Amino acid sequence: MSYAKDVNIGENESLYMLKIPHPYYLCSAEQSRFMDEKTITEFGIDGFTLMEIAGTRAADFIMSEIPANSHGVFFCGKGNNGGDALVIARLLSQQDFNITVCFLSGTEDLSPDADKNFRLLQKLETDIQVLKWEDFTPEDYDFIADGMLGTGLNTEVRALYSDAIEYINKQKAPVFSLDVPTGLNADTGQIMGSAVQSDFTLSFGALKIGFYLNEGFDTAGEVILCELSFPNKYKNPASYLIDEEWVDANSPSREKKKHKYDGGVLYIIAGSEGLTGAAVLAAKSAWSTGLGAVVLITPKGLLEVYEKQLVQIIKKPIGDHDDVYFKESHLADVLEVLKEKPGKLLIGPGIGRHEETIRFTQKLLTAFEGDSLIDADALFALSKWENWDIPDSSDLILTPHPGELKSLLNKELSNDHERMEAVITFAKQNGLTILSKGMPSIVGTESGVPYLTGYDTRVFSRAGFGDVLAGKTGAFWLKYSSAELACFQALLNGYKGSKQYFATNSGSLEPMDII
Ligand SMILES: NC(=O)C1=CN([C@@H]2O[C@H](COP(=O)(O)OP(=O)(O)OC[C@H]3O[C@@H](n4cnc5c(N)ncnc54)[C@H](OP(=O)(O)O)[C@@H]3O)[C@@H](O)[C@H]2O)[C@H](O)CC1
Ligand SMILES: [K+]
Repeated sequence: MSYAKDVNIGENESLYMLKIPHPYYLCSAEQSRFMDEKTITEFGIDGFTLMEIAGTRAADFIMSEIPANSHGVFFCGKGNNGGDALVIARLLSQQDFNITVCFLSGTEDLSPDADKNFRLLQKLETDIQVLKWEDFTPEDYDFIADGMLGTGLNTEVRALYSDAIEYINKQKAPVFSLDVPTGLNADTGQIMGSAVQSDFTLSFGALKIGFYLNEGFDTAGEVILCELSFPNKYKNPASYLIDEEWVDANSPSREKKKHKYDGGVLYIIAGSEGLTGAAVLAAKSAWSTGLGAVVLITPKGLLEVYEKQLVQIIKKPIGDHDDVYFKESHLADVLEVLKEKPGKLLIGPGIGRHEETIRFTQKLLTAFEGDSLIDADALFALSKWENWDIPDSSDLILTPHPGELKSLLNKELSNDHERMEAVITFAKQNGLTILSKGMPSIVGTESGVPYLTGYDTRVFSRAGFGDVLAGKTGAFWLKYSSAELACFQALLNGYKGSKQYFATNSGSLEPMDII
């Protein structure tokens, strides 16, 4: 995997490079071990040095949070995670912290680097209390360092470790987990029997993907990356973290954007009787991004609703006065509208699940040669379609919530890690982009390396919010000509909207609040 990834942002553009800084690489435990090992054996920085760097960075962070003279307890396993804790204990003891070190598996069987650090600790002329878990008597500690297990966790946490976890989780003192909260699977974000509930996780060398999947988000607390001296050539991501800064840095400049969407139209096929709200939300949210041209295609019987609610938006009524949902007989007229100006299509919000609408959707997707964002009920139509017949020229974005994803894949997905794996495979096999809503939201692309949100995006699976997200994604797609950037921008835009709302309101968030 190279540093940057190729993303084509439009026919006339030269190849555009999406640059993602290393701090946003999410790694598996194996990838972390690979970096560690290669840096030691091939590049030539030894493990003891890496441990000293990890410990130094972590100690600096703890000192920025905890005042000197505080009393901290360090729980250490026998592996290198324990070694990291011993480095920090040594450094803080020299800064007037009061230190207790508690070993979970004794001191006889420490890893070589942990053992070396234990000896250094003993050399200090400082009063450090060292004991085994069996002899541990709780005191009022000011903070807790969790150096029991890191990426070496191999099964459900064993006895003693689980006792210590139970003890730690009952304490009020802030907990700093080193590298990974003990008991959290760094790859899947699942809890292996039990896990330390951390206030801060100081992740060494790279962020672990498990912090953002399943229980990881609620277990790891605030995640802080402590960089190590790994050469970039050893850094391979399992995924990328979607971050505002790099997304903005990769989005084309305002000038370019303006030029890019001049003349481009977002066509929206949405709404049916009883579900016109979805069409209104999708159209309004697309319009709110500053996109000049949004065209809502609607069955004629619903025109009156939209005339009142969507004043600025161009409406193209199709069919007869008593048509209140899309039918196969509308196909030719809809295709005529889609030919009027170049643009992209957003299809699905609130179109309903009439047999005729399903057939209309499938036939339209077969005949339309442009790019389509497929959402909501149009995803249902896709899931009812055995052999998709969609032109190769059409780029697709699919925006399923967890239930829609299951129907689409015809597969039970029991957790977020499985969901991510399924998204990766599906996007790659079908050469499309998927924005899988949930926590996290996962953007899967043809490249095979997905992107995850590091913040709560569950709201987009709720009624109405998905329509807003679809409208924004469609509009940003037209603006940036990149399906990936469109998904990132829409997710971030929605997130910012909800943050802004909660900064001044305490009531429950409604879809209109984030438009
Ligand atoms: N990111 C980096 O490159 C660096 C990481 N460092 C730190 O090193 C750890 C990884 O160290 P490692 O020694 O490989 O593993 P751990 O310390 O996490 O744990 C290994 C020991 O834990 C025992 N174990 C495993 N699973 C369990 C369990 N379920 N219950 C109890 N004990 C368990 C295992 O014992 P076995 O008897 O099963 O062999 C191991 O002894 C990484 O996370 C970082 O913190 C470096 O310091 C710097 C570079
Ligand atoms: K740990």
